[in-house]
Amino acid sequence: MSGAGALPVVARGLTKRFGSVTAVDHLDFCIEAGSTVALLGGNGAGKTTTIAMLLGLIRPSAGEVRIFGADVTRNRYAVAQRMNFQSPYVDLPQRLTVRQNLMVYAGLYGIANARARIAGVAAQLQIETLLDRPTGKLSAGQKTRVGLAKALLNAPELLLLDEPTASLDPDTADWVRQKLKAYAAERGATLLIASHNMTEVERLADRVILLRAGRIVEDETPRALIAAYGRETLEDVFLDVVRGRSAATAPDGAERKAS
Ligand SMILES: Nc1ncnc2c1ncn2[C@@H]1O[C@H](COP(=O)(O)OP(=O)(O)OP(=O)(O)O)[C@@H](O)[C@H]1O
Repeated sequence: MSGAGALPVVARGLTKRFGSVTAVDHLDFCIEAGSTVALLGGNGAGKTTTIAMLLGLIRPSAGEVRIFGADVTRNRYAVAQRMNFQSPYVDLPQRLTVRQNLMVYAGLYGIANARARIAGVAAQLQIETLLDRPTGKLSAGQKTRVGLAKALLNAPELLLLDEPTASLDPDTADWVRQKLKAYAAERGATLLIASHNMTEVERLADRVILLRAGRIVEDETPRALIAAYGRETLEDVFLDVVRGRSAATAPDGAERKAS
């Protein structure tokens, strides 16, 4: 079943094994429309694999993903119009200019009036001066902004972002976060962001899903997590979690605070 009222993301028993490695291990979570959720975890925790399964790019070994109610493995194209993603690990064809790349994607997404739409997102992300340059000649930060422009082309209701500010200087990163926040608010869009930047997560996310070794170890608001671990920042909570401490056993944790 797929429909306007269905949740943007539902994962049930979602599992991915690569040979003997279980990258993602029975994840159960839903994402509410209009929320911004951060997917956190140390290197190799399973974030990218999870996002790839939500996009229908890799098939789960077990379990299922529903995007707006549709099973992505069987019905990817039904939901493709309503979602998009950005990842620094996906390179656009290098020899094409930025404009040519965006035209190709506009065609894939079936966007009417592609030229005007491209001009609109280019203005939004301030990449107008890059449009006629070969994509391969851009700096890492410029490519990131072009990748975001591609991700916004179809005005997605669901946007999956893998390290959206990884290669950006602090000023540009801050600017991109503001753009994402404004986009989510204006469009009523749902965002899922994999990030290692805890400041970013505290600023953007309503909720944090923390993975360790492919499993969900926390699923809470940033504020509730900080309180439960008795910490000052989400970064401290993250360190507790990746080092295997629970809220109750964290050195400055809630139990001690409560006593
Ligand atoms: N194609 C693959 N073949 C084999 N193993 C893989 C493959 N993709 C991922 N893995 C393994 O799955 C696990 C999860 O990897 P994944 O890339 O999802 O982690 P991540 O949380 O995104 O990590 P990072 O923060 O380093 O990007 C790792 O142990 C990784 O080595």
